Amino acid sequence: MAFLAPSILSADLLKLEEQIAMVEKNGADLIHVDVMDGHFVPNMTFGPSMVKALKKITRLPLDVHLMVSNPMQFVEWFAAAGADYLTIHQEACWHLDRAVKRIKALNCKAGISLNPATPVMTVQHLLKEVDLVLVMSVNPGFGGQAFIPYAVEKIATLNQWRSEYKADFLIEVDGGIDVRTAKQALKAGADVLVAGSSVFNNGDIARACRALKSVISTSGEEA
Ligand SMILES: O=C(CO)[C@@H](O)[C@H](O)COP(=O)(O)O
Ligand SMILES: [Co+2]
Repeated sequence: MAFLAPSILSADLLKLEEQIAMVEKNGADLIHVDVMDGHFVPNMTFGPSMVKALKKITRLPLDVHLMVSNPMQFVEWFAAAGADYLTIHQEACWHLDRAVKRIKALNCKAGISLNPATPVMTVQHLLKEVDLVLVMSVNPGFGGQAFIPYAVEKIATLNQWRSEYKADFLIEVDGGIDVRTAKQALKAGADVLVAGSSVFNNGDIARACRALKSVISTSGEEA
């Protein structure tokens, strides 16, 4: 059964504790934290202090998505702050193999994220090493963008390679996920759905979470 990871990028930061409690109560499995540095992506968001604060208000694992130019400069800080999953971008890291080993040595689950135009073969040799591969289905930097359809093909390829290589990483999809696109991603083999605006910006957070969880459970029955 797949997991739901609401992204707090689209939450109301003045009501963060309340909104996290709401998603937690309505089926969220992870909390997705988008870290942006204004260099790798044209936006700025949260740092380790946010992760540390979140750790105090939720029992859910924190899924930290590092959209920063020099991720290895920061992994220690995010691990110490309480990140459970630490995902770095393939495009931002020259020594991916070393980076994955370092993140695991910090007792975090290691993830690699791929921008929409980055081919999945760039992480092929690390599939037995990583805990998660994040397929970006929008260009990173902002919430509320439209799902890029060719991400589905990338998910399907990763799903196929996972069986062929007997690997056991999670496939996460991030960007433009709503009830319609969630179905496509799940059918292709996604295990973690990140959803920001469709959860926090549609007026009823509880209902939005339950709708996505229902798509997840239905797709589990069909599989
Ligand atoms: O990493 C990112 C954006 O770069 C995401 O995690 C967004 O938060 C997804 O937002 P929606 O597309 O679901 O609104
Ligand atoms: Co993200």
